[in-house]
Amino acid sequence: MSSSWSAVADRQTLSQRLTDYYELCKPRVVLLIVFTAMVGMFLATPGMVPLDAFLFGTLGIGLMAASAAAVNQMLDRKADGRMARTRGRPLVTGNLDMAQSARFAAAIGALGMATLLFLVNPLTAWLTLVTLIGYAGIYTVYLKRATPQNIVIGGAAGAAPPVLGWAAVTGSVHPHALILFLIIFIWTPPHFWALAIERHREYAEVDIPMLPVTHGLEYTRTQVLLYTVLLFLVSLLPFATGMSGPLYLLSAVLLSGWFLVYAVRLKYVPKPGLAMRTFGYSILYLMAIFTALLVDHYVPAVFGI
Ligand code: HEM
Ligand SMILES: CC(C)=CCC/C(C)=C/CC/C(C)=C/COP(=O)(O)OP(=O)(O)O
Repeated sequence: MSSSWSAVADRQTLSQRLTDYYELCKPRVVLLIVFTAMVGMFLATPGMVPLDAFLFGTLGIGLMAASAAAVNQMLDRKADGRMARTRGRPLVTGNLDMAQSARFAAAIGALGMATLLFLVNPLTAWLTLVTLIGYAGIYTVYLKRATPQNIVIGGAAGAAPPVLGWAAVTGSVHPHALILFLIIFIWTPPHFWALAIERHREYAEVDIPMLPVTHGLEYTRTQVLLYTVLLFLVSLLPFATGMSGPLYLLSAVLLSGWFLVYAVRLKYVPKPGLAMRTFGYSILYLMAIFTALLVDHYVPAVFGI
């Protein structure tokens, strides 16, 4: 009897442990990052992506992004413990300690690097390593506490995955991949500052100089609006450069136009909860615009148009 109870307890402990490691990887962010990398892979070739580049590229980029997220949580555990939004993270609750997290981050990071280096190509491996260092090292350790432009500069790491995906398939970086980079790069400020408007008090309490803390809510709303206007224009580039067709153009105008409606309302008729809804829409936006790029790439071939 007692041994069956201990088996149940062991299973619960194991499933809790797996949940903790899973949360250490910021899984929802990494999933979207991996999706943008996959779209980069598909857009890199007119035909089908070679299966090995697709599988190993996705695995390697995903593992390294998860490793970067784990290192970010290790380095930020003190600040995370002082903010309601991040208080439940496994390194704050004590469910995982630093040694366990470091071993895990090193193991998945090394596995990701080896996968890219030996089963994809060296260019992708080194670019992904630079991206990991950019986010886990430069952004988390230095930029985040150094300047309110932290997330603009750090956004380059989050914008890199489509370039990594492109490189995984072609072994090179094409200007079209840089357009995908630019879309995420310009999307990042409205994505993050919408959330930071909602959470500005928490960031002030932990002395992180996010834009609403250093320059106030009104100025941040103006910046969200300006970046969203810029995003509208940048989102037209895939069509303007002949990379995507009319189906994408229609999607981009609707999606970016709706983002602009959010940004204009946030600036001129702010209401409680609107900043958080704008943040939620930003995530939907990125998913949808990359889906539109993908669909536009294949639909003409499938229907012979
Ligand atoms: C420097 C760049 C970025 C910053 C500073 C940033 C910041 C954040 C923060 C603070 C959250 C947490 C919201 C919460 O806890 O409720 C968040 C959520 C999210 N971010 Fe970003 N982000 C960045 C780039 C990206 C990129 C590149 C992607 C994907 C391509 C992304 C996708 C997401 C998603 C999917 C969520 C929702 C996660 C969830 O529901 O747990 N972010 N972002
Ligand atoms: C391919 C590869 C190596 C990619 C790495 C890029 C990467 C994981 C970007 C994540 C962006 C992100 C969630 C930033 C928020 O960090 P934060 O510390 O400001 O947010 P937090 O307060 O929620 O921790």
